[in-house]
Amino acid sequence: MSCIKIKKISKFISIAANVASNTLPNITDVQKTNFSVDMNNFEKIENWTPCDDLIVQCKNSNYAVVILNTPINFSTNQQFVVNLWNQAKVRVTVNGGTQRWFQWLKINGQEFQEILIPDIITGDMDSLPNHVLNYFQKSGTKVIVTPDQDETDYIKALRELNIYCNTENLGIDIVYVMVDTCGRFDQMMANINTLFKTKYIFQSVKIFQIASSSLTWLLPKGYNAISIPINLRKNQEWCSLIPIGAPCNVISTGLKWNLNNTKLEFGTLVSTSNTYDGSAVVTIQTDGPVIWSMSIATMI
Ligand SMILES: Cc1ncc(C[n+]2csc(CCOP(=O)(O)OP(=O)(O)O)c2C)c(N)n1
Ligand SMILES: O=c1ccn([C@@H]2O[C@H](COP(=O)(O)O)[C@@H](O)[C@H]2O)c(=O)[nH]1
Repeated sequence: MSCIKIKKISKFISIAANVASNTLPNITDVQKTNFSVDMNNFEKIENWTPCDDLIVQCKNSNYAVVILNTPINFSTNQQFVVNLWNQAKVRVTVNGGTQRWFQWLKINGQEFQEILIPDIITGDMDSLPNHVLNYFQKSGTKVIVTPDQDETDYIKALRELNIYCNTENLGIDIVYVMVDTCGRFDQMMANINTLFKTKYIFQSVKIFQIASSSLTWLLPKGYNAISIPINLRKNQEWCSLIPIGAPCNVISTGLKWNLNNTKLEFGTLVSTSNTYDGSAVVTIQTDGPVIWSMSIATMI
């Protein structure tokens, strides 16, 4: 290995060491490397702290919550769901997601007075019973019909959410989308596609797909630092890097099976069932967008 290459690797290791000492790095800490991963155009580190935000719930109240048409499986922690919902700046239910929410409130015996109504209901309305739509509409929810059949109700809902926030002057910086896995593989893929498309809707809003046992989002090309709560590290919960869409080259720290300028690609390597090495922060350097999904089973 050439001397230059060793120098560059040690620069990255020193960034990783800073990160491992629990503090999320500043851009000034970043040293550029020159692996076959071309990091030269990276301008900043993207810091990700969604677990911290969710644990200290609503520490960040500048978020919106969106409920899609999938089961709401948080039966072990109803209060978590109620808090996430009530303390959001904007609440959206999408088409059949409105019915899911209505049912969830009924099953969990929540007093409807305690629960804020959705600010908006969007969708093509093909899977929303009229009595549920009427119930919320009469209570003051804004209904926005999005009939276009070339896009999913999910992406259309995010577009309407953005318009609503701009019109009402509501600054948000996070959207938590409640979407659990269910039988429809096509919908799961479409939901991932939505994560890729949101950059055309929001400028600097982070989108997290939250399920009862997992949290999923898209890491952009560049340096990413993800804060990992201690119980997830202690319990050796799973985490994963999934190169949906295109291959990417990744350098990581903080994982049990780290990637050392390794190509992730369907047909060769996809990093599933990975876990943590105990570091408070996982760093991911990637030359292309990559899906990060992690267990939050013991967090909520
Ligand atoms: C090439 C192509 N394939 C498929 C479709 C059909 N299509 C894509 S998104 C969409 C709307 C889906 O609505 P959504 O509420 O997200 O899902 P649903 O539960 O109604 O299937 C439809 C019909 C299309 N317009 N173009
Ligand atoms: O099996 C499913 C069904 C739906 N979704 C998501 O919910 C929205 C709204 O669904 P509707 O069936 O139109 O009520 C849809 O756009 C998907 O994002 C899902 O994930 N899985």
